[in-house]
Amino acid sequence: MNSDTTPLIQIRNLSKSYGDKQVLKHLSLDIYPGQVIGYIGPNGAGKSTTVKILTGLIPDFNGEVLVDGISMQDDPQEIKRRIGYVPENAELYEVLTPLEYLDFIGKLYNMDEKLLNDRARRLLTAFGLGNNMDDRMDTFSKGMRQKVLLISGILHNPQIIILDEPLSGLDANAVIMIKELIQRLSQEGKTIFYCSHMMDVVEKVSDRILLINKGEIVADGTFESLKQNHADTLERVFAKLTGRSESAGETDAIINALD
Ligand SMILES: Nc1ncnc2c1ncn2[C@@H]1O[C@H](COP(=O)(O)OP(=O)(O)OP(=O)(O)O)[C@@H](O)[C@H]1O
Repeated sequence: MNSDTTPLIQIRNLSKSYGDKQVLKHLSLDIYPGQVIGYIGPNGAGKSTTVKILTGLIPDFNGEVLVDGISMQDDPQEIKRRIGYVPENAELYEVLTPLEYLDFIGKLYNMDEKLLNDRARRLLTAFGLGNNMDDRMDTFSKGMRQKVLLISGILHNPQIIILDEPLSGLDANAVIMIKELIQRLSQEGKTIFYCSHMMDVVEKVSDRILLINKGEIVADGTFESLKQNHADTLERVFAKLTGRSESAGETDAIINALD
């Protein structure tokens, strides 16, 4: 953790409401260059809302978000150039081939045509899609589509990579590859913000874990420090801090409902 350097992302007193419902409550965070942040929390805790604010997709919020010293309110376009975003679900324009799709994405980032074409081909090959470059994506499996989404998030070589459940649909080999990739990207100095429900993976790849519950950060630290303070596995830390024990009777209720 490079806590002696200037934070790359500064979140100050960030709040967001939908109507009367406040889903983010005065979040303040400093994220440093090269950190791999594992962002976890129960369904509805506010993870995607945080990510959408960080990626400029939700422009109306209270508080301040600075990326590389630039304010999200002042210059969201400049911030978007520094960020690669891999959403959990995205429209992939499935009538396109992956090459056509990546060409479209790269042009949105004003990438040089030749660089874009070379890099798209190399990345598709590296992700095992070398033989599918010219196939329409409506013929792709879920995992193949997920790989194309991942490529689209790193294509412009951004400083910050935000991943929302990047492993959904990937087979065991691809999961190993992505875990390694996250570590390698971090060694290259990239800052990674990784949202997931897969505790075992978060535990392994993150050097800082943020646990959000009901719109508030309830734990922030390395896996080692969270373990010492709370429980022996990240799953148990999660359960302890998000009140899973209160609803432990839910499986009984499901089984009983089948009677
Ligand atoms: N566009 C919207 N309009 C109204 N309420 C919304 C909207 N988007 C999200 N919410 C609500 O905000 C809360 C936080 O949602 P968010 O998607 O950020 O949670 P999450 O932590 O990403 O959950 P999950 O793990 O299920 O993806 C939820 O209660 C959700 O119902």
